Amino acid sequence: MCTIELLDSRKRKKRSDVSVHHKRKRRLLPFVPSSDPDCRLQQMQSLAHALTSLNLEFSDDLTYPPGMAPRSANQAVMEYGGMQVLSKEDFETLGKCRAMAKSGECPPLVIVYDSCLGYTVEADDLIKDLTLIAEYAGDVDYIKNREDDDGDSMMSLLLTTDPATSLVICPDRRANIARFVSGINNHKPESRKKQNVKCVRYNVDGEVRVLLVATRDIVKGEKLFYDYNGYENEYPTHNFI
Ligand SMILES: C[S@@+](CC[C@H](N)C(=O)[O-])C[C@H]1O[C@@H](n2cnc3c(N)ncnc32)[C@H](O)[C@@H]1O
Repeated sequence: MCTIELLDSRKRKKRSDVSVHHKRKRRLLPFVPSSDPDCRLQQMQSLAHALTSLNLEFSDDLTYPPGMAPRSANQAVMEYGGMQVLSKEDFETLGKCRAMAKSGECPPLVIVYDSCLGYTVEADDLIKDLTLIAEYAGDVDYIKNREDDDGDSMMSLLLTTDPATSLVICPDRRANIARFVSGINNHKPESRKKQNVKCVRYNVDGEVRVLLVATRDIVKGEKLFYDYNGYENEYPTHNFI
């Protein structure tokens, strides 16, 4: 499980009786939208174009259509091994990001078509380390209903001990920018250097949510990459570049 923590390096009085590591949690930062409204419009247009070309509807939320898993199935306490809880401060950051996105102040990201990778996501301004970039959105379904699904964008949501209660996010009808972020090649050690985003699952008010977070500063024009196999080793990346 990914924990974003930093050893507190402030000097302390030396104690000889016991060794204590004081850990300070690092807070997520809200994304900073591009200041130029024309840039923001172009960013949104690039997403609209990519979604339309794949016949997808825009949604920034987890959705629970009839016939799939109900919202009541998304219970973080059912996660095998437990799940980290989003802190109060990070919860506020998530709320701030959602409010900004709703009012048209989108994250500074643009979708760029690449002849090898298909649609990709690039930073359109500097994105600082630990910035909350996006929440993974789409329809929520039981893993057992998707065992023969060859979709390339499914994301683990809840991993219990049973596929009948485990959940996946399926951005095959509704999606946001998160489904366009590229993946690293898990078989090439040098590919790890490209990784600039981490996908982290959190218990948010009792439900599991999946967040994409910057793992270092990302400069304008840099493509976003994360590890598609962060939780389960099921995504084939042998042919990834
Ligand atoms: C979640 S989708 C990402 C968006 C996708 N590029 C598109 O055009 O819709 C995952 C798919 O993108 C492509 N992809 C992602 N990262 C890649 C990489 N590093 N090299 C090659 N293809 C990649 C693969 O086709 C993969 O199955």
